[in-house]
Amino acid sequence: MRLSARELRCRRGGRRVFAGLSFELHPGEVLELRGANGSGKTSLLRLLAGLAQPSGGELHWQGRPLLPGDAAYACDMAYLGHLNGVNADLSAIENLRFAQRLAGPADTAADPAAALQAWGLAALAAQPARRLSQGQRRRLALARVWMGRRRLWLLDEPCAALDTAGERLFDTRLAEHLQAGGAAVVATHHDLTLTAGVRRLDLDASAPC
Ligand SMILES: Nc1ncnc2c1ncn2[C@@H]1O[C@H](COP(=O)(O)OP(=O)(O)OP(=O)(O)O)[C@@H](O)[C@H]1O
Repeated sequence: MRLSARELRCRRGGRRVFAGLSFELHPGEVLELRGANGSGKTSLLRLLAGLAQPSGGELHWQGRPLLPGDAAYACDMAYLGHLNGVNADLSAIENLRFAQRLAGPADTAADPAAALQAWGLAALAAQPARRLSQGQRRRLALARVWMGRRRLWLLDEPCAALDTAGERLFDTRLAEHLQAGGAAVVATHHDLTLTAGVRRLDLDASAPC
């Protein structure tokens, strides 16, 4: 498994966000996206998730060009943006069961109870999501990603609203994902405490002058 970008360009609203952006990501590695507000971290993640198209350059997955609507890639990857995608009317565990059903056969082995446990939410399983705090909702969204066991995680500010214990939990779960041969691209202002497999990409360096 390998994700690579070569001379990637992005324009939004008629303005250049970044250009000449290249990287490679291998199993067991996380690409940590850094950069000021507006430098293009979310824009890059959206390109990688297939939610937008680059204005130039190439993206490859497993050595093949990444084309719009690539079904195999969609099954390999999980994207979490700024929004948690939590249904306020369902309980925490119902949210995960619903996500499991939506994912279909690929996620039949997923375990919602284990996912809540892994993210410190076991005691809140029956709690309607509307009664969860922002940090608890973020943990629930991360539990959904974790439960899907996709090989590539694309995460936009995953630690937003998390407390210090939540940040540590995130680092632990991410390290386990990498040790299991997964990979991740993570936009974050939180300093990851992982000791191995971290690559950094500074979007400020690719931004227009
Ligand atoms: N919907 C949009 N339409 C047009 N331009 C946009 C849109 N969203 C963002 N932009 C522009 O794209 C550029 C990059 O924004 P992006 O959200 O990717 O930055 P970011 O690094 O993720 O920022 P932050 O750290 O604030 O989340 C910004 O200059 C912004 O003005």
